Amino acid sequence: MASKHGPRSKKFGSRAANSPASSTTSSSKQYLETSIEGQSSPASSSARSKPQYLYSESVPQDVGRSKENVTVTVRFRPLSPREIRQGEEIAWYADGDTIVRNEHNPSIAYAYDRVFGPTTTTRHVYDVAAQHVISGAMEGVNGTIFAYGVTSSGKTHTMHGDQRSPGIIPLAVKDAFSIIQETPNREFLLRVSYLEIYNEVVNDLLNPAGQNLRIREDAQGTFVEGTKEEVVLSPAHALSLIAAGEEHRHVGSTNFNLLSSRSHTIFTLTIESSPCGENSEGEAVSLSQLNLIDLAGSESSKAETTGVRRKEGSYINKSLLTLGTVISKLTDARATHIPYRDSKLTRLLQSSLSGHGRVSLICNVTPSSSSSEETHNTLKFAHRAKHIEIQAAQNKIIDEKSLIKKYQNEIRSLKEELEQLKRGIVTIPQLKDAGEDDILLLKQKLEDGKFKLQSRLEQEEEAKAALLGRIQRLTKLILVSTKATQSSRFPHRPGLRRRHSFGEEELAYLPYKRRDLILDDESIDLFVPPLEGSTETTEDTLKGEKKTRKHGLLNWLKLRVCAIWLVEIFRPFLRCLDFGVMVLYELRCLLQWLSL
Ligand SMILES: Nc1ncnc2c1ncn2[C@@H]1O[C@H](COP(=O)(O)OP(=O)(O)OP(=O)(O)O)[C@@H](O)[C@H]1O
Repeated sequence: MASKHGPRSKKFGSRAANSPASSTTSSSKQYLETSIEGQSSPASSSARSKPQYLYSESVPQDVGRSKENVTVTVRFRPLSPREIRQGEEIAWYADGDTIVRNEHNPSIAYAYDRVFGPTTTTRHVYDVAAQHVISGAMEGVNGTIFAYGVTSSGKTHTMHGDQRSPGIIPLAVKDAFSIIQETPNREFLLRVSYLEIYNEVVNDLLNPAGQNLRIREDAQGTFVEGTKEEVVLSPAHALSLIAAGEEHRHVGSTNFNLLSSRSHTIFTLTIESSPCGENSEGEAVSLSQLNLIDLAGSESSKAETTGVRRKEGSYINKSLLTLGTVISKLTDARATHIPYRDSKLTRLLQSSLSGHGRVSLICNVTPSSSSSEETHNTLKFAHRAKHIEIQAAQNKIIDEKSLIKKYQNEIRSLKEELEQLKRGIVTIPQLKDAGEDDILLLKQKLEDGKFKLQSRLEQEEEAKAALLGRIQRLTKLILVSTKATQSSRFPHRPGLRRRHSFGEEELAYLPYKRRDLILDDESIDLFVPPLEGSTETTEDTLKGEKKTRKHGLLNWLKLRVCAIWLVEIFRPFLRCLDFGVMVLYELRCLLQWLSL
């Protein structure tokens, strides 16, 4: 529990904004890094040394073009039981809502769009760092969210989460369906795919046969050939596919994480939408892709891995290094070549990073002193990423890539063909100035033609019935709101919270408690924030958890054993008691007899 952490616990939450730098959150302020020992404030450090500007909150914007920067946030996880047991100190902490500061050298500070302290819930992270990307994707703007950080820093906790704290992926899926429900004037078609990049090989997590897939390129960008895509009908349906895909993901035990992700995963939600109603024919269809990426964690030399783990680690580090290089080059105006092709990861992220769509980078860090250097590297990476400029534009497509359009076109062309057939059968040409033989010949030809057309019509009718059956089945895949049509196209949607509430069926597809740090000890309590979305306190939650544990068979057996031990211990006393009662009874009988 938090109180167990003693004096350290005050640093677990975001610090109150009372330090010199924290009061300088105006948009024109710049933060700087100096590593001079003994300096107490950025102001003094800048006076004595040449400042190296790290991040300006007022990055000059190109006013004419609607350029947005990548949203960069930093999320701290709490110290793990192992870190607490080893007596590790806090090396980095959240100073207010936007600054990360070094405990030992307060002049080292970085500013981001938002910094989340260790007690921040994933739902809050979602609302700040992800919701705008999901709502953009539902309106036709491509979106990419990725969790970056060293091994065991909390990436999978952030992206996938568990039943206690659903991650960004389940929250996004849930939100997408809620947005459909709240947009009655459009119809949607959602498809999902789930890929992993393991040792520089792309595998399909929704199709175990889809191994070592090729990355191809077309006018729209890079894509993976032969990926299985599933049309999804509900949040539970999508979550069940993710859960099935997770079964195939490469995970393994490392020194730092019992269940460490050994691959990068890319969950893609493809969203098509078109206006509903009679006048919608010919209207453009919006097509967008939402990529939710859980990166494998980089490993330091401290990892001491061998064999398979070392090989995996070197692939992971190499691809993350390439990602870092690509990001550096993207932010360097002089760079002429961006090495996207140096890794599968950067190749797949090429269109997201090169300026199309919204991007949110969530950098996960641990506050612990033993990972101080790795955390610093993550912070520098995050800082560089902030300078990438992107241009988020709505995608209007492109018939052949749209399933909705394909179905609509199929119906239209079928109807036209049928009309033509009908006209061919009933129309008899007017013959003027023709001889009797000619008329007989033409009549014969017409009869033949009519017969042929008749049989063709029958075939067409059969084909049409089959096609209509297919269209009816496909129509069911098109998602529409059950609400009455609203006037505005994408109205403001109140009640954000409501979207996050998960039903029993949906929760069943999330892991109960995803993973535990290696060597976690039950006797040492990790600070656990209360169940997200509930009003319970931590103590209530822990009590509830203890109560749940009591229901286990093991606990029942333990109770039985205790009861038996107690009976055995007290048996001699019970015998004495029994003897005493007997003596008393005999005495009472004797007294009664004497009184008679
Ligand atoms: N914000 C948090 N609050 C509470 N516990 C957390 C938080 N973030 C991470 N953890 C816990 O820390 C451990 C490691 O987290 P996680 O597995 O998500 O790390 P990771 O970065 O995905 O690691 P890897 O790269 O090795 O897969 C888990 O036990 C997880 O439950």
